[in-house]
Amino acid sequence: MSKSHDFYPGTTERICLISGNVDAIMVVLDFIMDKIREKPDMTKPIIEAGDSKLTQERDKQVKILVPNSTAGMIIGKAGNYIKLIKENSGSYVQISQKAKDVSLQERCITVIGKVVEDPQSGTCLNVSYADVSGPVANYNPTGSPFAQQPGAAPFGPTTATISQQGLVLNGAGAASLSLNLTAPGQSIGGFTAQLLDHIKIQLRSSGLTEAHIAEISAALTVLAKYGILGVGLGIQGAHHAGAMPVSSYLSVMEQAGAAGTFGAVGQISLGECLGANSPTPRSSLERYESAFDPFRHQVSTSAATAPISLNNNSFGLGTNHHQWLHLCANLQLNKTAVLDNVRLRCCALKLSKVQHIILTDKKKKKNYFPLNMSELRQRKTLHIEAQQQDSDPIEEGPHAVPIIVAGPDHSFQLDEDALKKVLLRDEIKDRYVVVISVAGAFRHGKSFLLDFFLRYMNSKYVHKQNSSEWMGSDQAPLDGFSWRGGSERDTTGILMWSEVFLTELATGEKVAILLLDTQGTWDSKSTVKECATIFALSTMISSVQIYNLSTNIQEDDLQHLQLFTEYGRLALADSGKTPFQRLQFLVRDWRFPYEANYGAVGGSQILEKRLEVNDHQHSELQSLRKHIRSCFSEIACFLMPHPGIRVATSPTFDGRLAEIDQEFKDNLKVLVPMILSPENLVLKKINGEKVKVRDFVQYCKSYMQIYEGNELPEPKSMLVATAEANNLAAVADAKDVYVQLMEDVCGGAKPYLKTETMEVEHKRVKDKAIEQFEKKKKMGGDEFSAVYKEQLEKVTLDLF
Ligand SMILES: Nc1nc2c(ncn2[C@@H]2O[C@H](COP(=O)(O)OP(=O)(O)OP(=O)(O)O)[C@@H](O)[C@H]2O)c(=O)[nH]1
Repeated sequence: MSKSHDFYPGTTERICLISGNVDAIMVVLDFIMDKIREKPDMTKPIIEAGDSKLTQERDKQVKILVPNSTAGMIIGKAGNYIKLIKENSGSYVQISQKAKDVSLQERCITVIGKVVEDPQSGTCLNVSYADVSGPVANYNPTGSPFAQQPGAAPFGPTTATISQQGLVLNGAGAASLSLNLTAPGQSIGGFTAQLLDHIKIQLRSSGLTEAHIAEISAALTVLAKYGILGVGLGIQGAHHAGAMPVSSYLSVMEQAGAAGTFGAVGQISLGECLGANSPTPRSSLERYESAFDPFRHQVSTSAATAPISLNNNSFGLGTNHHQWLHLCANLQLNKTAVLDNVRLRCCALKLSKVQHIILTDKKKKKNYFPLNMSELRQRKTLHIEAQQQDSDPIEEGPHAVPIIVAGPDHSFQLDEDALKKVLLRDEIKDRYVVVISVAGAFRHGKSFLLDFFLRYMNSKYVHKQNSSEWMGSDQAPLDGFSWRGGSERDTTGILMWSEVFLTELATGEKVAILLLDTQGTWDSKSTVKECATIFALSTMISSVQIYNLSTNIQEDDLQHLQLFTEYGRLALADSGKTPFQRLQFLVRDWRFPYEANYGAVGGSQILEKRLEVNDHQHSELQSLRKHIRSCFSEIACFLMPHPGIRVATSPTFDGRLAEIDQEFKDNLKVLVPMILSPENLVLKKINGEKVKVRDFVQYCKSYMQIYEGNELPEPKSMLVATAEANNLAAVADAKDVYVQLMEDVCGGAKPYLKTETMEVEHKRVKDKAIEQFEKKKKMGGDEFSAVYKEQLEKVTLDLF
């Protein structure tokens, strides 16, 4: 597959080379056509068919690159053959113009019909045309001859750049977006919304995934909503009311000789981005530094003026330079909410540099922006260097990774890449997994608690200390998962700590411990479905669900467990195994220690009362209680005291122990090891079987599929999803057996074996793998598993 920006000259289409026999190629082609149908290209050019102009329907076309000589055979003498094809099939066949002045060996045909086999077809193997820039044809089927017109702007329809007017999308004269630093608080207008649709199309055609497009759109919406990103028409003076042209706050210098789609287009001088041309010009960094960096040690005007080069190789959010633009804009306005949102979006896009900077600054609070411009510049240099070596974002220290990401339309998506990046590392993927998730109502100190979990984990599993001093020093601010005061919800989606903690249990089992923070439920911004989805996912994927409650366990807290108990009953009936492991109620700010003491003992007294079944209760309440008990292997409750007035109400509280009530700290010292010490770790089990890290990824995928729709899934679908992942895990195990045994037969150091011997061995080893698959207890019944057995047979055959 050609790279995401490497299009066939003159088009916005990427090249996919399919090799194999005809049947195999047709299968792949069908698959690709399905994908094209699923996500049609919205940038349909018009084609001329006879007299009428038709919009191209991409999903009804097959485009094939053929060697020039094959094109000749299709056209035939004086166009006879192509005419015949058209007449006989009634289809439209179009062949791109022959490239002039460039050595392009292929032409693109859009064909529905039979092509005579060309002996030279094997020469058409290009999947990259990045270096071709001459006149060829295809974008306009009727003959626009240029991939890139001489003298035209170097960016194609998929690019964005910064011009004097702002962020110009789709080339000069088209709609543009500009950073608007003057009018915070303006609401996003209909025009902006329409433009976002336009941008989405551009992003789509530039090869970004739908998930990323959703994230970028959401980020733009947020920025536009806060009036940071204005909308203009790409012509001088036509900006969003009140918006200043970008040149008034960012110094954009056109770079002479800039050319090529991937080339630099100009430079930004952050030193001058402070309003050199603005109506109220500031000297050097005054705006940033005085407003946001009161603790800076050094002001370096000269350092600040070093420019950053700009690429135009994608829409800005994909490049680090634009990340900086957004960051500057946000900080300029000191919009904490925007920062949080952008941070989240950046996390989702894995723009870790921005994420890191915002997180760092957010945590330290005093340093809202990088300390000074020389540090800023240093970081940028580092990043640019790293980018040149590797397109992956720089690895930061441990951080929260959004694995389930909230979309703009109240939906959630699994960031499978992010999940895999954290989990599918060799030292982790085959370990059994312990998943600790904290869920519950918003603004109740979930992330705050998790940050103490992190302190314990670091002390115990990273530094291997057995010290009771794991809580750290009195004056250290608390960091890790993002937490903050205020009434607005902080966390969205589900975040996983990027550092997976490893240990070995007394049984000798090697385990990996994952920590998850979840979006607070029942806030005013989330829909019921959103809240239920997060809570459900957290319950389904964790081995320890910490159900964080405020002041008491109330009836509605129990009601929220209803969905799982129903699923649990089905799972129980299917496998006879308890579906969930530990449910840990955690009551914060417990106010009645005279009734039940703080801690686990008091908690268990209260829990017994709340889960008590008696004849006076309505039968529904009775059955809920019974089912909660039967669905979890262990249910416990812990009563936490109030942490003190500073923790709960002070806007300047930064988590330091010195300001937390002693009683809270004492109980924390009991609670945290009670959940995280090696002897208390609870392995994730499904169908009574321990789940490995790699299988956990599969479970997340299967669950996410059923939670993607508009409706909450029925418990039955949850069961099917679990059974699916469970069977897939069995396939993966059996596949391992096959690979291992075949390695023993014909691995690297083994002598050459005859084909017949290999076939015999393959059959023997495949039978072993199937035996392994059948031996494993699986959910869903025999008929359900038969499909996966077939899948296994196919996998082994493919491997063979
Ligand atoms: N009253 C009280 N406040 C707490 C407690 N623990 C932390 N806080 C404060 O609660 C506020 C919210 O903390 P977070 O950890 O961000 O809460 P959260 O539940 O993760 O919030 P969302 O992500 O919005 O769901 C902060 O101001 C904390 O200082 C507690 O036990 N009791």
